[in-house]
Amino acid sequence: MSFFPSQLRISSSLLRRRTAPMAAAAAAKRPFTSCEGSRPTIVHKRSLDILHDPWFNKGTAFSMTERDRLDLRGLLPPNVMSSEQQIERFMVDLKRLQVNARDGPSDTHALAKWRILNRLHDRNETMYYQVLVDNIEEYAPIVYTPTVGLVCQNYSGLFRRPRGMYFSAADRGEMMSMVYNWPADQVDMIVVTDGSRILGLGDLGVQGIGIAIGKLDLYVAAAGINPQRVLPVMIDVGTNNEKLLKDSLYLGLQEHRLDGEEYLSVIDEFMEAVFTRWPNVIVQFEDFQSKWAFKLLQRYRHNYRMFNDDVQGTAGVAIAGLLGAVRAQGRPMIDFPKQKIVVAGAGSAGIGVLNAARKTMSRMLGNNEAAFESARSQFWVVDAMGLITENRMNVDPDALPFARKEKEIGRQGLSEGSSLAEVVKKVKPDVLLGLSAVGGLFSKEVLEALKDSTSTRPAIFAMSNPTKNAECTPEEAFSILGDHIIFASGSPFNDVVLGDGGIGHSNQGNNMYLFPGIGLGTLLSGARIISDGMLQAAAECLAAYMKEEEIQKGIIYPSISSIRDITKEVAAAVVREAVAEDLAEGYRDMDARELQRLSQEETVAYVKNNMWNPVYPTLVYRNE
Ligand SMILES: NC(=O)c1ccc[n+]([C@@H]2O[C@H](COP(=O)([O-])OP(=O)(O)OC[C@H]3O[C@@H](n4cnc5c(N)ncnc54)[C@H](O)[C@@H]3O)[C@@H](O)[C@H]2O)c1
Ligand SMILES: O=C(O)C[C@H](O)C(=O)O
Ligand SMILES: [Mg+2]
Repeated sequence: MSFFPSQLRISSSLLRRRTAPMAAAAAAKRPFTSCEGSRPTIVHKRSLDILHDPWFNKGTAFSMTERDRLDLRGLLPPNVMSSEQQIERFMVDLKRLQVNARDGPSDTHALAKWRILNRLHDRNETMYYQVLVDNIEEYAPIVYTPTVGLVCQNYSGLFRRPRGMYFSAADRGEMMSMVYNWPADQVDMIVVTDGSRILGLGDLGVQGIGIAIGKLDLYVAAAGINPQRVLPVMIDVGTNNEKLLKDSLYLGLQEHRLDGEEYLSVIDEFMEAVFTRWPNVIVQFEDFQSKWAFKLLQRYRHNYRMFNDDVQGTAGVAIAGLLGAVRAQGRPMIDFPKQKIVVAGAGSAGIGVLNAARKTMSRMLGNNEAAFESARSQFWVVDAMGLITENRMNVDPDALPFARKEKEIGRQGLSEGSSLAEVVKKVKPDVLLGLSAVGGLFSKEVLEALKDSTSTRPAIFAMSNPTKNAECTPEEAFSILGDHIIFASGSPFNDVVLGDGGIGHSNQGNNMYLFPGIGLGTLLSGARIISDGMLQAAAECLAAYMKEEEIQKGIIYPSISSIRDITKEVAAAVVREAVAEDLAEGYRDMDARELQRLSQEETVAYVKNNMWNPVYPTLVYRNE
């Protein structure tokens, strides 16, 4: 058996050439460096094949000329590192990981588990996704929220095999060509981030690619998107994270973030490049800071198949949970417009939820201007500067529709900038919902104030991620407010054992319940855009999924272990809405007319039959 496995066999002449510089360097007693000046090594690979070949891969040490010669542009973070810097970074991260690996928010071995799973992912994708699908409840918190946040913070020492593409400000004018460096001729799903607001961890720059990878893991595990047809993307337009700007080992552009038209021109070029190469791709925008999240959504959603998960996915999950909370009070969902809702956080997620909740109430009240106006008065919005009212100077235009009128709140003893605790005390809300990224915001004072809620079963949605950013824990909520509440959080918490031995259910109110089904349903319907109706259909499907006895126990979201089933149902609901709105153009051999003829059951079967499963295909070699 040759020392070189057959696919790696290096010809004897090539081997001589590869070792010649080493021999010469040894003779000259200087360290061997494979630099540009020495005789090149001829390789018969390029692009990902060479990155995934441990014999030839140099990772971030590939020079820009090599990256252009070997079709590597965009497959690596933009900074070129020397081999010495690579070793230094590895050792720094190795030491850091030995400390941080014990930093797991609720699992001290979280990072170690992530690394073992990541190695499997790099070695054998089918096995990796079989492990994920079979153990999704146990490992979603590792490959996704909350551990993926820790991964992004420790990114540079963790990812061994580059996964995804990097489009940076330095690539302007090149994107239309470099997009062909990605080896897949078909890409169904792209998750793209610019790293500007990763979970509640803020600006993590190029390290934010970890969130795109984690989201796509769920697209494969929950929605059955073929792993060979997903693409994580990082748009590196710099970072405002001063620590990263000063870190000599940082892999991204060490410049402050682009802004204004320059920033938009980079995103525009990226969108044009990917949709030119893959006209049927769906692009999910993830963890863009709020100042751009809404603008980019409005800029692209009418011309491209795209959506913003933080704005629209979260809104759908929150609506489903809010409707569940109404049912848990023993009331019909049609009572939703009577709920008094206090929201802490008016960013991309908070405003997304508010807009969706107001529209849902308005539809229930008659779906006219008067109904829409009436629904507005059910919300009180608190941000970092307190209660938002019409007296706020320079109010964020996206929050303006929810600015309370002075005369309305004067009677309640509230005013511009009133604190969250004051608002809760005076409003006595049915629902307290947090999307603030501020851990512990629902303090003892705030939760005590909620005891005077006029609801028979107040609901607390501590939706911020990761775990340490949750506005409160279920233990705090149940211990202060008693057993008869509804609790949901963005990251997973264990259920709480109550005083009487009963169980206080800790629901996970996370957009993971919807984004996989939204993507899958859009793909299988062939809809050219993702409409509000399709998103509403997804939310209503999730809300209807819960059985009455579960709701009365305080369970308002499905078990994560049934995520594949709920995704199938959500996708079918999205397909049927796309057909109803005449947006569906069909998928592969299922054309729009046939889609229209499918019954509800047949649509679910159609979706199920198009979900990829992690089973080994039979391989046949062809030398083409
Ligand atoms: N559960 C989910 O599925 C889900 C989905 C999306 C976002 N999130 C989480 O929501 C959080 C916010 O995301 P975003 O994109 O809206 O962030 P953002 O930074 O754009 O918005 C944060 C908002 O919270 C407000 N805020 C800050 N401090 C506050 C305080 N002390 N009191 C009240 N409000 C305060 C800010 O003024 C801002 O309006 C993050 O932690 C994110 O991980 C969760
Ligand atoms: O990533 C998540 O877990 C949910 C959401 O997209 C977030 O930004 O927090
Ligand atoms: Mg997000």
